Amino acid sequence: MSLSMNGRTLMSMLGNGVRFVSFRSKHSGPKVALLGANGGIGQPLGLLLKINPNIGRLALYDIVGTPGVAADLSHIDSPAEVKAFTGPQELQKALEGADVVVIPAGVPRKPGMTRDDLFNTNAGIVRDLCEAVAKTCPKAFVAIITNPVNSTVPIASEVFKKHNVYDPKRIFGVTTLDVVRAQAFVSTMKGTDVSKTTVPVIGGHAGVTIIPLLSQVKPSVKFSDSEVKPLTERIQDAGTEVVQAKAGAGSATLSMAFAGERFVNALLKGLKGEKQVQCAYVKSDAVQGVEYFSTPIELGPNGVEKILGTGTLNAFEKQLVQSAIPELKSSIEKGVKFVKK
Ligand SMILES: NC(=O)c1ccc[n+]([C@@H]2O[C@H](COP(=O)([O-])OP(=O)(O)OC[C@H]3O[C@@H](n4cnc5c(N)ncnc54)[C@H](O)[C@@H]3O)[C@@H](O)[C@H]2O)c1
Ligand SMILES: O=C(O)C[C@H](O)C(=O)O
Repeated sequence: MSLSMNGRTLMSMLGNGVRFVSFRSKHSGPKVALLGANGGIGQPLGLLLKINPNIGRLALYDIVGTPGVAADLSHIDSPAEVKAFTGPQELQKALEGADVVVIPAGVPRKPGMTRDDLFNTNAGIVRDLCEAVAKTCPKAFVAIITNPVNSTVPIASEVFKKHNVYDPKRIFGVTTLDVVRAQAFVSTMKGTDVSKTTVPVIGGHAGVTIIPLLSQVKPSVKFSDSEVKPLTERIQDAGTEVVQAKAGAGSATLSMAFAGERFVNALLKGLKGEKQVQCAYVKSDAVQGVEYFSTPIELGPNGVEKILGTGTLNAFEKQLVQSAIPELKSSIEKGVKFVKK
């Protein structure tokens, strides 16, 4: 007699003995749950995750439209098994056994709005989704894309605290798009090989809280004083540049999907024990006066293995950090209050 246990282990009873036999399931590999999978980011991110060979199962969750997206993606001849889950009654199933949960659910900006203007709608969405994550897969890495990231990460953390399953090493605000943009802009400006150009971006993910460290670009390049300020401001305002160009049709989706997949892939490699370095907005003591801050971090099997810190800042960058602190502080407090209220 044999029984199937969670699809991966076969229990066979031979005479009086019980034997457990493991086998490699057709869809072996980590499970990623994508919450907001029908959206402007969700659809292209779902595509990139479907073709990522490090993923075994991909759960697509949204309040609407996931059967169509899943049917479409499931026709791609890559290994990941794709399943659709729609509406709160299917959220738990979407999350069961997830190793990584990626959250781009929520509304995007329109011209004239700040990311904080999204708080009233998106705070509740992130809170409710994280409640389900805390109950169903509390050990999963949670990568939050939904804006305002400076507040949604503290919101997620407070929800996990409430459920006594808080592990700050497993909750990430995705700021990879800032790094991707900084690398694109710097390499275009300086004619460097974009595939080898690295630019750390620290702080948070909104306006002045986005702090590119142009003094730490690798391979090293020199910027004149007249280049540093406008380039810094362009990186800080790059999201707004896209919002204005889209003229009411939303914010960055394709570049965000690219950046989101890069970050999720780093999480998955870390999970396997291949140490990775990425910038992300996490619980951090890198800078005095704020509880959450993005710096390069080392990722590994437990999530954040090491906070690598800001490195040596020049006077201009030190000033940028000081200017970011008040806004970061108030965004963090707003998120914490929202859950505690
Ligand atoms: N972190 C970043 O760098 C970054 C970059 C770009 C966009 N964003 C943010 O990502 C979010 C999504 O942007 P978008 O362009 O994909 O928006 P969108 O409106 O195109 O898609 C959002 C999706 O979320 C879904 N959704 C809404 N409520 C939900 C819920 N309770 N549960 C599950 N799904 C739900 C919607 O049905 C929709 O499919 C926005 O908040 C935007 O500001 C962040
Ligand atoms: O700018 C936005 O509102 C979306 C996102 O945060 C971005 O940086 O593109």
